[in-house]
Amino acid sequence: MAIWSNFFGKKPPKLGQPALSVQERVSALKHLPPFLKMVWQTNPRMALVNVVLRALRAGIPLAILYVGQLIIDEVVRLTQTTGGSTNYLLTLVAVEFGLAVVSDVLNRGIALIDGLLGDLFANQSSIKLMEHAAELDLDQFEDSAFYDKLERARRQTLSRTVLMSQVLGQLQDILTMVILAVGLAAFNPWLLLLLFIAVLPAFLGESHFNERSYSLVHGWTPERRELDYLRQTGASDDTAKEVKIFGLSGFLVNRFRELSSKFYLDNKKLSTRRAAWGSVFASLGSAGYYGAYVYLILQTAAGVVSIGQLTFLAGSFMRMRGLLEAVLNRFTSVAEGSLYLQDFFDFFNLQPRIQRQASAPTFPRPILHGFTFENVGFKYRNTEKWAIRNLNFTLRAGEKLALVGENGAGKTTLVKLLSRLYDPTEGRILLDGVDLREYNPEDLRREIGVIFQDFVRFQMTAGTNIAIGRIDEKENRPRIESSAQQSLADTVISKLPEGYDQIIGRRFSKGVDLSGGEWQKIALGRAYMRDAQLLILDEPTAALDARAEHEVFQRFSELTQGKTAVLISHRFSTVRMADRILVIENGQFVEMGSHEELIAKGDRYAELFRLQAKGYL
Ligand SMILES: Nc1ncnc2c1ncn2[C@@H]1O[C@H](COP(=O)(O)OP(=O)(O)OP(=O)(O)O)[C@@H](O)[C@H]1O
Repeated sequence: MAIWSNFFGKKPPKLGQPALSVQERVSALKHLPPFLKMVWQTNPRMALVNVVLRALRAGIPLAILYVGQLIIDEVVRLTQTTGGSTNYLLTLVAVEFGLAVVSDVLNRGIALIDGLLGDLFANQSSIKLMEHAAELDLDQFEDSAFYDKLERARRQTLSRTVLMSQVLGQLQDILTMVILAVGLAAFNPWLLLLLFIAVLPAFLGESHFNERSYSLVHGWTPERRELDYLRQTGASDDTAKEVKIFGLSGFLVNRFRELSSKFYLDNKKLSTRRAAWGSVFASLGSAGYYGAYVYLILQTAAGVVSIGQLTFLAGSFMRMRGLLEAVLNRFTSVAEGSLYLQDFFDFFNLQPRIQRQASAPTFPRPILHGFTFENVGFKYRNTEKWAIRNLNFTLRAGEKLALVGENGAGKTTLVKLLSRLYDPTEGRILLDGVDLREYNPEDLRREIGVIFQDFVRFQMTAGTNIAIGRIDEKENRPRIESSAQQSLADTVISKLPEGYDQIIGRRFSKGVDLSGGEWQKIALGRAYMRDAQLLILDEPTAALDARAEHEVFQRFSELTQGKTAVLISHRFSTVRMADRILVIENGQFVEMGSHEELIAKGDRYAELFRLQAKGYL
């Protein structure tokens, strides 16, 4: 929906829109502990090694600076005395060299573990994301706000890995700073205060711009989804045919150009301002450093501190400044990253309404009476119109019921309610006298086989495409072959160069594409893979020629003797095979009966039947 409303000119948010408050950003930091817990759970051993290496690394700068002070003081001492031994000096240099080597090795180790842990974490969070998405209700997928959340949670996979390194780096730098600060404060605590004042503006500036940047990116989520959609539509095998025939490329490219350049310009404005202010703040930091430097030089000239101490203190100050700046700046990007975590956790907090219940009744096998619709009404999310209303009828156990109605009458909606992809907005559906909502959804879905008109063309082998009907039987070749025979897919598969192992669809190399009707025969095979008590064919035969459709349904009737089935077809030659026919119009019950009864009644069905017989439908 968002996509089309944007096509019709809804304006994306501008920079001036209210940014997030400091409070919101600080409160987003509460996501860090659960986040770190997730990182830890990814691989506790690697996480522990990472923490230990970083703790060791944090102490190295002070050690190097201190050894540096000793070296310089020793050099000064040697220049003032004649014939002194250089052994101590060389030992100090060797120690500093050793520290430098250890530091390099630790850096490499940290980078390695960060990378590996980051990869593991990214993989695991993607898996969790897919698993959680699979648990959600269908109508949640039809909500554009949900899609935006999913999109942000998905897009941030890489950034979450970066965030992990940032948080760990932050802890490491803070530890280094504490160690250095002890040395600096022991000499003169005012130096620490000066340092803090010098870097504060840079911190405030960074946090302000990060907040803006988050608002910009966040506010643009629907448009960025639209950009992805345009990119995909403009260059994909699914759309190439119509894009060419209707000459849509210019239209799509223009829309892409218009949107992407708006985003680019907004972003450019922000980045430029950020860079300009960044230079001003950096100069303030340098001023602080040179202030402290002048003070130290004067103290050295006055003989209060040694030259070695001067290098130690100036080095500590410089290092602290760098660290403090890095920590404060990183703090703002960590806060920003935490805001994105909000999306991530929000997504995981979404709960499906259709859920498993511990006290659910056992699913009847066999179904004794059937499904009874009691005053059922249903509205799709965010719509006012009733797709189905006041529906009262019984689908009897073992009968074949055909649904007839014009486009948009509500046939597919009825099927979705039967299979509990949605629950009725009003009224209820009973199965053998028990509300469908009381059964566990998995039990119900196991007992129902539905092939929709828009079934998925999985870009996988022909065998897998049939096995999809019961994926735990994917290795059961005889079962797959027998299902293929029943749905007439075997005639299609026998012509494929690699038979059941042939990849179908054009997406992958070696893939062979099929005609619409051939795809349908394969998809129909899925229905026969199941040992379901209720089979529903929602017009999956529309691309078959009339003879093939007749043959498919004839077989279907024979092979599903005694099973309950719902058939949807616009062809009356097929419809008349059903035991009873339910005619619906605008989501409402019109009439129900066998073909003969409805013809004899001479009402709506009879009229539609006559129209088709004359070739008007
Ligand atoms: N996901 C959806 N969100 C909002 N409205 C929907 C959705 N799916 C269907 N509708 C609306 O619900 C009504 C019934 O649609 P449904 O798909 O059940 O019709 P149908 O009888 O199966 O039509 P067809 O013969 O064209 O397949 C239509 O008005 C349709 O526009």
